Amino acid sequence: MNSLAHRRYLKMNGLGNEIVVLDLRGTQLAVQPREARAIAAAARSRFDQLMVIHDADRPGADARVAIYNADGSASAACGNGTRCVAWAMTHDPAMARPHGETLVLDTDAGRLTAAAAGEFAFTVDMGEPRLRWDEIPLAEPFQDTRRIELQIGPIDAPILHSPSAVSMGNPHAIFWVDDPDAIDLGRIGPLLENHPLFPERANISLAHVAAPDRIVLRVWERGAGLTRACGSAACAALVAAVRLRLALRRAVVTLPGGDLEIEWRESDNHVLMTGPVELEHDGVLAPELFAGAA
Ligand SMILES: N[C@@H](CCC[C@H](N)C(=O)O)C(=O)O
Repeated sequence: MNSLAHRRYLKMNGLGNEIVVLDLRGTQLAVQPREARAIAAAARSRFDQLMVIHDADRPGADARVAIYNADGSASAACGNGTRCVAWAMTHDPAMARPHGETLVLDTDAGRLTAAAAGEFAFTVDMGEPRLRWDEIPLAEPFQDTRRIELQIGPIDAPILHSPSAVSMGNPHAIFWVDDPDAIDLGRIGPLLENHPLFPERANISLAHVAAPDRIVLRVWERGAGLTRACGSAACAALVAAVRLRLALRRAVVTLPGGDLEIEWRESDNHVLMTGPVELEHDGVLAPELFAGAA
C-alpha cells in the first residue's frame, strides 16, 4: 500500500486559491510528483498547491515546508498556502504544536515567518524579492528587469508586451494592462508560462494599477493554471509596480478571490503579505487514489 494512504489532510483555501495541507512531521516520508498529481486529481482533495509540513532540519525553524503544484512540479514559494500552513500549525487540533508568536518556516525560497493577523488571517514575511535576470531566472541577460522584451500578437499591435519580471523565490512575469478581464488568460497563459525566455517556466500575471494603493490582478499559475488568487504573484506585482513608480510601497492587491494587503518594507527590503484563510474540510487520503499513480 502507498505510504501516504490513510494520512489525514486539510482542504483549505487562501482567497479561493485551493490548498491541501499534509503533515508528515515525525516520518521520513516525502511526496513524489506522481503522488501529488494523484491527490490533485481527486475531486475531494483537489488543489492548486499541496503544502507538505516536514520536521525542521535547521536550528530555529518550526518546520520545513515542501510545495507542489497540481501538475506535480515543485515550487519554492506559495504565499496563500503558507498562510494555510500557519493556520494549520496553530489551530488544527492534530497539527498545532506549542511555539512562539511567530512561526518560522523553512522553504526552498528561504526562511519565512508567519504571524496571526486575526483568527482566520495571517501575515507572512515573504522575504526579499529577487530582481536580477539570473535569479528570476530569465534565459537572456536583461540588465533591467523592470520591463523585459517580450511580446505576443502582431508586431505592430501586440496583445501583451514588455512585462516586468520578479522572483519571490518563484518566477513571475507581470504584464501591465488596462483591463485584466479583457484578455483571454486561459488561452495565453500556457503559452507564456512555457515561453523559452523562462527556463523554469513562470507564473503569468495581468495587472492594472487602479490607484497608487490598489492593483487589480489575474494570474495564470505555473503548474496549476488559472487560479482565484496567488499570493506570491500579488507580492511580485506590488514590487514591480513600485519599481516602475506606479504604486506606493503598501497597497491592496485585488484578485478574483478577494484582497491581499502587500507591503514592500523599505527598512529591510522584505515583502509582507496579509490575507485570510478558510478551512473547507479534513479527510484521509484513500489508498485507491494511488492505484494508478504514474
Ligand atoms: N498559489 C501560490 C503560488 C504557487 C506556486 C506557483 N504556481 C509556482 O509554481 O511558482 C501563491 O499563493 O503564491
